[in-house]
Amino acid sequence: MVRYAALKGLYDLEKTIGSGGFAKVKLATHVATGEKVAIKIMEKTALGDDLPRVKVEVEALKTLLHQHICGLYQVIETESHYFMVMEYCSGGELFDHIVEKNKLSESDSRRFFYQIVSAVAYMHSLGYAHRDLKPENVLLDKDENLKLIDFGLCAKPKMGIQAHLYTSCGSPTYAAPELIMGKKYLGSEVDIWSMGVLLYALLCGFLPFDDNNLENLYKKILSGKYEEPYWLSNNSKMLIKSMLQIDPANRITIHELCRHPWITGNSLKSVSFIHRTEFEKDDEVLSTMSAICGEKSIDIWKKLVQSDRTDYRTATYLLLLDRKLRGLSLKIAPTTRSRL
Ligand SMILES: CN(C)C[C@H]1CC[C@H](N2C(=O)NCc3cnc4ccc(-c5cc(Cl)c(O)c(Cl)c5)cc4c32)CC1
Repeated sequence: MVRYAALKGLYDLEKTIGSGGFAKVKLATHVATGEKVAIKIMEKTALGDDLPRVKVEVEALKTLLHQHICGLYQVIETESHYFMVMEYCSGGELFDHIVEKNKLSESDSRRFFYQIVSAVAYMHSLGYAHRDLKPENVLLDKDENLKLIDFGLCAKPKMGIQAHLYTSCGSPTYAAPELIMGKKYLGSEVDIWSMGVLLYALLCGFLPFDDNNLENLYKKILSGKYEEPYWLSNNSKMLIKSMLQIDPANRITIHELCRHPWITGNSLKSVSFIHRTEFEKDDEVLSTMSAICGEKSIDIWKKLVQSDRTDYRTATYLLLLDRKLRGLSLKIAPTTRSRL
């Protein structure tokens, strides 16, 4: 087991739970609370020109606080590595969940899709586009709630979400026609297309556009033609059709999606994307921390937790808050008290 001095006494590393491109993700235990976390480990030399993506992702995750966006607890930088300590999603990838169940019922699909729309609508409201939405980047937590991950390709155009983007990125299978044609595009519109592909995968159990040969795949995407299995209801067909429009101007907008009857079901409440307010400044957790670690008053703890959003103190506060919300005891391991 490789030892990283930077994590010593703070996180106990366990098995590798996945690797993608330039990162390795390991399961770990946050020593102060005993809670499980996922640590994305990146070696700076191996990052090469992917280095900016790390900063993009960290800044995005520090800003995006939402129940269906994977939470970032701590960032540790050494001269050789970056460590991103994140919420552990024990349910694995949505992709595997769909394959396992062959396809999902309309009501199961609705429950999952509602959460995705909520997370994406929230991102867009803050000017962020994900640009790489696909089943592999949607994970399940222990309660089968969805968590969006991998914000290395997300964009926050300076001029706001309605500004045009040019970088061609993401995986072709889920990429919108305008993106694979190298045209200028709007992040919000390409996310809608990718969510259409996601919804199709949930309801059908396979992809609308798929081909091992890239040329043929492009032709299929640009044709906008896809199979409509017999089990799809008319409402599902219409919703998918409104998202998989070749011309982005004809595509449903995220606001229309939030109010779409297929998503809101019979109830009229539109998708609420109430995000977690800034840390929910929980006095009980803060007073527990100050009582156990002493020295500082609650007010000083409040400032400290707010000041550096990505240190061990914030990670401990957020993990204790999570324990409290699950009705568990608030305890801190003695060995770590001096580290807070
Ligand atoms: C590019 N992809 C293929 C890489 C794989 C790497 C392993 C992942 N993973 C599992 O496979 N199962 C278990 C598991 C549990 N908790 C996780 C928490 C966070 C992340 C995570 C979050 C962000 Cl924000 C991010 O950028 C990245 Cl790369 C990963 C992954 C988790 C995870 C899934 C994606």
